[in-house]
Amino acid sequence: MLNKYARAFFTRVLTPFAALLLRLGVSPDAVTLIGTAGVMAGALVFFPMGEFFWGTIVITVFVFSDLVDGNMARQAGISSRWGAFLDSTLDRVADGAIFGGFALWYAGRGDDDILCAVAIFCLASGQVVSYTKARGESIGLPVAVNGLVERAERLVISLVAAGLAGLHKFGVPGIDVLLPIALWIVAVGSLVTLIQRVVTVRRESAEADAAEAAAAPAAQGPAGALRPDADASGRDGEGDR
Ligand SMILES: CCCCCCCC/C=C\CCCCCCCC(=O)OC[C@H](COP(=O)(O)O[C@@H]1[C@H](O)[C@H](OP(=O)(O)O)[C@@H](O)[C@H](O)[C@H]1O)OC(=O)CCCCCCC/C=C\CCCCCCCC
Ligand SMILES: Nc1ccn([C@@H]2O[C@H](COP(=O)(O)O)[C@@H](O)[C@H]2O)c(=O)n1
Ligand SMILES: [Mg+2]
Ligand SMILES: [Mg+2]
Repeated sequence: MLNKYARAFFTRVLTPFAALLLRLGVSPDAVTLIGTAGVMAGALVFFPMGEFFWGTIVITVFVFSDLVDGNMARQAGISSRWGAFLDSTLDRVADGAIFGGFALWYAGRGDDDILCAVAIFCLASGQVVSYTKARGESIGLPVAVNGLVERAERLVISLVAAGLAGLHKFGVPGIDVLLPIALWIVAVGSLVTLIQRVVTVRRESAEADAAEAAAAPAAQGPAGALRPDADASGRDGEGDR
């Protein structure tokens, strides 16, 4: 939802900044890399110490690089497959650091095994949610569903809650309860999203297999038949197991 509605707004706001970086000779890849390093530092230095306000401030400054890098690449006309790969791969690293930071806090001084497990669940389910789309698309399916809680929602829900929860250290009473609430919401939302995407891939793959079988029943005799785990290009998928 945010990806659909908020992206256009942030594209307008960030375009002049992206243009400035290009004029300064900065590359989109450098922005991707520095942004990820900043998010990791904010999450893994501040969150395990319980410094949620400052951690969120640092992360927020750097996380928007994920909208700037693509904007720069498009403005300069240098969008590339490598850039798309780097962007998506480092998204996973940044997400791992954010939810890993929460888990480290609860495993340590936050001292709450259940919330530590919920944070780990958010981390793992978020990665799997993204993987479903990447793998579905790699086997030639449209994966025409985004689902309830995409990456932008995972980040906004958890970071807004973490930033506000961090105000507890400045004397705001009771506000620290927001972080556990947000983690539970992200956990349940990610599970729902995972189910939505798996159901979609299941339906789309059945439809694609049926269409393929109807189109070329004779061409795919026993010798030429694709193995069930073959991808769209006919490779048998051995390499990625
Ligand atoms: C006194 C109060 C103190 C509080 C301080 C805290 C304030 C700030 C708090 C939070 C700010 C959070 C900002 C989060 C911004 C997230 C931006 C972002 O990076 O979004 C990424 C997203 C996806 O980009 P990609 O297309 O590059 O990534 C794809 C995606 O990862 C796919 O994953 P999947 O969805 O499938 O799981 C992958 O499949 C794919 O491979 C990958 O390429 O970009 C967008 O979605 C664009 C929209 C961004 C919308 C940002 C909205 C920010 C809204 C509010 C922020 C300000 C809130 C301030 C609140 C203050 C509270 C007091
Ligand atoms: N270093 C990069 C980063 C991104 N791209 C291109 O932008 C697309 C992602 O756009 P976002 O607005 O979500 O950042 C990505 O698919 C690439 O096409 C790039 O080329 N180099
Ligand atoms: Mg990006
Ligand atoms: Mg990204």
